[in-house]
Amino acid sequence: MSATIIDGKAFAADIRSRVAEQVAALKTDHGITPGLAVVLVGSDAASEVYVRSKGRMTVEVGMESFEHRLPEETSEADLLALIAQLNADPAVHGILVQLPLPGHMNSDAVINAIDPTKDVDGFHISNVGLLGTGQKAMVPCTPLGCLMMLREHLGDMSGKEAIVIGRSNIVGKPMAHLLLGESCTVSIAHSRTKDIADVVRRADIVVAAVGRPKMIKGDWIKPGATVIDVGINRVEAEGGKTRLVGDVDFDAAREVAGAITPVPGGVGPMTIACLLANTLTAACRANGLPEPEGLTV
Ligand SMILES: NC(=O)C1=CN([C@@H]2O[C@H](COP(=O)(O)OP(=O)(O)OC[C@H]3O[C@@H](n4cnc5c(N)ncnc54)[C@H](OP(=O)(O)O)[C@@H]3O)[C@@H](O)[C@H]2O)C=CC1
Ligand SMILES: Nc1nc(=O)c2c([nH]1)NC[C@@H]1CN(c3ccc(C(=O)N[C@@H](CCC(=O)O)C(=O)O)cc3)C=[N+]21
Ligand SMILES: [Mg+2]
Repeated sequence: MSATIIDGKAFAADIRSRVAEQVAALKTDHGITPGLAVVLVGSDAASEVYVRSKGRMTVEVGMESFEHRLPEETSEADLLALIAQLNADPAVHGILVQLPLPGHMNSDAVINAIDPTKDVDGFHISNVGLLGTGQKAMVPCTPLGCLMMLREHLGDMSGKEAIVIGRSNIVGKPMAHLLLGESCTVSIAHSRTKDIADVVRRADIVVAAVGRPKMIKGDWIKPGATVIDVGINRVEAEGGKTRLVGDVDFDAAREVAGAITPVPGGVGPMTIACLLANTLTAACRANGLPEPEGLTV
């Protein structure tokens, strides 16, 4: 039996159209246009692609997009000065500083300089603390998108065994918190995990966020499990071209899983849709308005 393919691209388009509707209502009813500032330091080719598509989709849903491209050699002090300016700008409701930052910067210091109410990535320590204690937070976009797909596909997840592979601050750890919030029994695997195949074989829910092409093999997947593939890996393809593959061996896993997200067209588009949803939420909160429904956890 072949798995259901979870169509992140279509789901994301649906979220963006709901965001667009509510943005239009904010404008007509309150004269507010949500604004998202994206800061890119240096010129990483992959980051350029994401920043361009974020900017395009921000405008498509009726929000204002502010892009700040700074040279690689920008000092941390200059970046902090830009963040202070964006924090103080009432037209900016969301701030995203594209990671990774150049090596000479202290990423923690930079992220923690963002006004937590404008931290649409949910990376500021106060948002991490709120999420970790089950309080209302700005939830990181990639884990939020994964959770939305899981809820849509599975409904109630309580008591299910979930494995998150990867423990980064931007994906693995917040994903594990969200799954705990759904009352899953959560394990987190990482590079020091012994016998990872064995741990994965017990799981009803597998979230792979490793950054290693096709590392998760088909015969590691429990029959019927739901597999969310966060990995974005660019690999060589025929004719000197490149293509994107996930962390899961998709062709093998789809023969065993109950449902699986593809790469591309799975988690990636959901991440951007959730970024726009978070920006709308931030704009509502900043103006003391009720939060949009169905777009937060
Ligand atoms: N679709 C989307 O929207 C997004 C996709 N991504 C993609 O998701 C992937 C993960 O991103 P990110 O979390 O930032 O990555 P990081 O590199 O920050 O973290 C990778 C994690 O995987 C673990 N790991 C590495 N090798 C192994 C291994 N052989 N076995 C088990 N665990 C291993 C690491 O363990 P340890 O901690 O021990 O080093 C680490 O915890 C990447 O492909 C990235 O491009 C990221 C963000 C958004
Ligand atoms: N502060 C910060 N926040 C982030 O959320 C953040 C970041 N830094 N740094 C980099 C990672 C990566 N990331 C992706 C977003 C969308 C796609 C995406 O839309 N992917 C498409 C394909 C895009 C393509 O073709 O290259 C897909 O999977 O279908 C991928 C990856 C966000 N990240
Ligand atoms: Mg990382």
